[in-house]
Amino acid sequence: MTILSSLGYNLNCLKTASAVQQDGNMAMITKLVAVLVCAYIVRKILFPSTAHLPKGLPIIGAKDSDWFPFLQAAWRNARNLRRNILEAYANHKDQPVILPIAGPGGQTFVLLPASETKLVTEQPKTVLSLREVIVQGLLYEYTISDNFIVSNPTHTKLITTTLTNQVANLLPGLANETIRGFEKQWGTDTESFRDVTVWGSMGAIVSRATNYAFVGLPYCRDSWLLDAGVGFARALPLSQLLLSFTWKPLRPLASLLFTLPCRYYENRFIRVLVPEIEHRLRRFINSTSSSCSGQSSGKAEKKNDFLQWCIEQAIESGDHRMWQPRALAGRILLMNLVSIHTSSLTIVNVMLDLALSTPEVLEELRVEIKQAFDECGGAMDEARIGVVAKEGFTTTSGVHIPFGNFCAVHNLGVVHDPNVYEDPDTFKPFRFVGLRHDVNSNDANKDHIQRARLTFPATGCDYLAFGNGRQACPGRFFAASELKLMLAYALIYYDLEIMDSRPRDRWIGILRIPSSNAKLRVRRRKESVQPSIKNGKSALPVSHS
Ligand code: HEM
Repeated sequence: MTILSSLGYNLNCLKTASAVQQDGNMAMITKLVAVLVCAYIVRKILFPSTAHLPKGLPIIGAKDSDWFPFLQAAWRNARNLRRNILEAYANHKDQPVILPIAGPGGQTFVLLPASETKLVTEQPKTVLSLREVIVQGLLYEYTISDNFIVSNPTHTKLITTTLTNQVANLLPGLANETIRGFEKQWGTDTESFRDVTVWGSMGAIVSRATNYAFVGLPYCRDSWLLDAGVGFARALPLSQLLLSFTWKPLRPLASLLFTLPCRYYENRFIRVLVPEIEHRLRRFINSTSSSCSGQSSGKAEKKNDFLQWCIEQAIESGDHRMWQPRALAGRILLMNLVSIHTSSLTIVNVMLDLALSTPEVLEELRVEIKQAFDECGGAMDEARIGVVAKEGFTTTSGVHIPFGNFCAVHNLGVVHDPNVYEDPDTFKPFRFVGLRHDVNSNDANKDHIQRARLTFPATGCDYLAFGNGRQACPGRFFAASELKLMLAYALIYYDLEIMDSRPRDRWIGILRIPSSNAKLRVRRRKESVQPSIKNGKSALPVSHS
């Protein structure tokens, strides 16, 4: 018994000893992995690989006395990007420079002088790819769960082929959602002013109106779905940042943890839409089979929104992966990702600028909106970037930029250049109106084209809000209509209290973001005509220019 006990005891001891040893080994391995990961991060930060960069170009933000020029420049540029980019524009007029930036969306860019913009924006995707910037920059491989939709971005084509053509048909519904959105966010009290958060309220209205075009009613009013779309767009840059600091071979494993918030919002978004997609797929198949057999397909009205076009495109493709409900819902989520933040950012800036202008400016805009309303009979119908391809890319000045580099051209410098825009640092709400009036060459056709080049969705080397050339933003015509609609409604139906100063914008990596706490003081106008919505049509004025 004693022997057995002692044997047992010894065995226990042995077990315990081996457990202790195993724990010790595990702790050692964990420590080793932690040290390796830290060493990798430190090495990546201190000694970023510059082998693939063109040699001999100035590094923006670096100083002669720097020990780690890339690291120190990236840090300085992250803190003072605006100033450093403007300096680069002024001091390196004809020379490419290297621009390292730390932080979200930060990369090392080869920043080309403005004289190269035309050449850059004329390049096909096979030479300079904007898509690769998005896919690699946002680490879609990990942050988007369905890589089939990433490698087959057929939804982007639908924006140019269908969404742009359908804008006029979508406008009444967009107006309806805009009106309801404003009433919910800015209220209907005509007596007193109230504070509204610009980001929060504009983001909610943009998201609701945009999703009217993407998924229709009632989903564009489903706050669970809309918040998931916005939440996903916010979670993605954080996941990307954490993963970009992770050693590549460890990324598949690390992504399981770092992309959890993305997965949460993605699943939430997809779960809401999947039943609707299944329903539409069934209806589509039934209607096709009954039209083949000569029977009537019933009275169900066919939806006219982005989801419906995606479904039809998927079935026409004959590829079963295209019409998987999760893939279709994933495409709509990607559309939310590219459209909501860009549009919200634009209208937030416009509102803040207007609130800093004068009551006369607001009144002049109201007159213009009302004129447009009368004309249509009272009814309403920084830098741009690319990734260099295998053969590399050679600038006009002869600098060869090898494969894989991130290439950018000046935007901020151009719009603040007095040789390009008169009095560039003053907010002039009618700047482009004036430029359009000045066009007069006695050739009506030429003038018409020239004036069209000065409208909001136009693109050009001196106006890169939507990029330029072959890879310019395909959603810009839709965005222009949607945002003008919002602006017109806000001005006609609300008073804006003029502000003394604008809250400081924040720079996050390459993004300049208006303060999330910025507030406007708004009050519903008494004298404004109440919006009349009959059969989904609104009496809100909108011009198509
Ligand atoms: C005011 C709002 C918007 C702004 C300022 C904006 C701006 C841009 C810019 C600058 C680019 C990159 C182009 C380049 O660098 O050459 C881009 C790409 C893109 N935009 Fe927009 N955008 C806006 C709204 C939208 C909307 C509403 C949609 C969808 C309906 C959209 C869809 C896209 C897509 C799909 C791409 C990527 C194109 C590609 O992969 O080749 N955008 N946008």
